[in-house]
Amino acid sequence: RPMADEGPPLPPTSSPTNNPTTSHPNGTLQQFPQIIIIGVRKGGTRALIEMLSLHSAVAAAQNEVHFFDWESHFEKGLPWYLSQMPYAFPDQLTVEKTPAYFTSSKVPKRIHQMNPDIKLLLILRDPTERVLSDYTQVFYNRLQKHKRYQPIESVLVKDGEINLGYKALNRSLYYVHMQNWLKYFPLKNIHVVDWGRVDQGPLPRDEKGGEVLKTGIADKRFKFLLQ
Ligand SMILES: Nc1ncnc2c1ncn2[C@@H]1O[C@H](COP(=O)(O)OS(=O)(=O)O)[C@@H](OP(=O)(O)O)[C@H]1O
Repeated sequence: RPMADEGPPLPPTSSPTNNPTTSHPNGTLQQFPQIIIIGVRKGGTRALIEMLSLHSAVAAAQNEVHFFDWESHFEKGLPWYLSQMPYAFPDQLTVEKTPAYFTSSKVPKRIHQMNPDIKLLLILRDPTERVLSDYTQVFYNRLQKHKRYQPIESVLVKDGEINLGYKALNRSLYYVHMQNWLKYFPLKNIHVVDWGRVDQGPLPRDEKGGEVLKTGIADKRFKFLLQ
């Protein structure tokens, strides 16, 4: 595994292991995620986590937690992160998704400090389509709030060059962001999902007609989660 350099310590916390601390009378407890969907924004991450949560072995966090990328959350420490996790049975896998993690340069090191063996799911989409989807979301948000917006042509190009400073475009530079992750995690811990395949229609079915993801994580795209 590539060695991570020493960095500032994590904020005050309990032991950064997978030891659950909060239990519920029905036998469920909150545990740190064994799987994080790290991106990409507009890559179909909501569909992916919803699909995974259909499986009885998976407990998914409802909201994007933004623990590793937002300082105001990170400063609260791992106990706060744990408190954001869903109640799960001990044999369930906990998963959270925060697509902004993929493009935030400080995140890989922080996740590695918490758990160097964690499994990361990254759903990628055609980078050009992703930029358009990203722009469209921001466009409609601004429109609803009666804020000014810029036409896409004016943000994509600056001084006759592709504008790499435009955030939505920068997020599609997968190669650049991937370099940060590979400093801390081996490729075998980063499972890349192809957006085109998630979007290919109904989920595969087993011989009894049940959705494969409901009857077992038999779909080879997700087998790695159980290894
Ligand atoms: N089942 C399925 N498979 C693949 N893609 C799907 C699926 N369902 C939704 N979508 C499309 O995913 C886009 C939203 O992506 P995210 O959920 O990652 O968005 S976000 O970053 O959390 O805002 C968004 O893309 P655009 O419509 O192009 O904006 C959704 O339409």
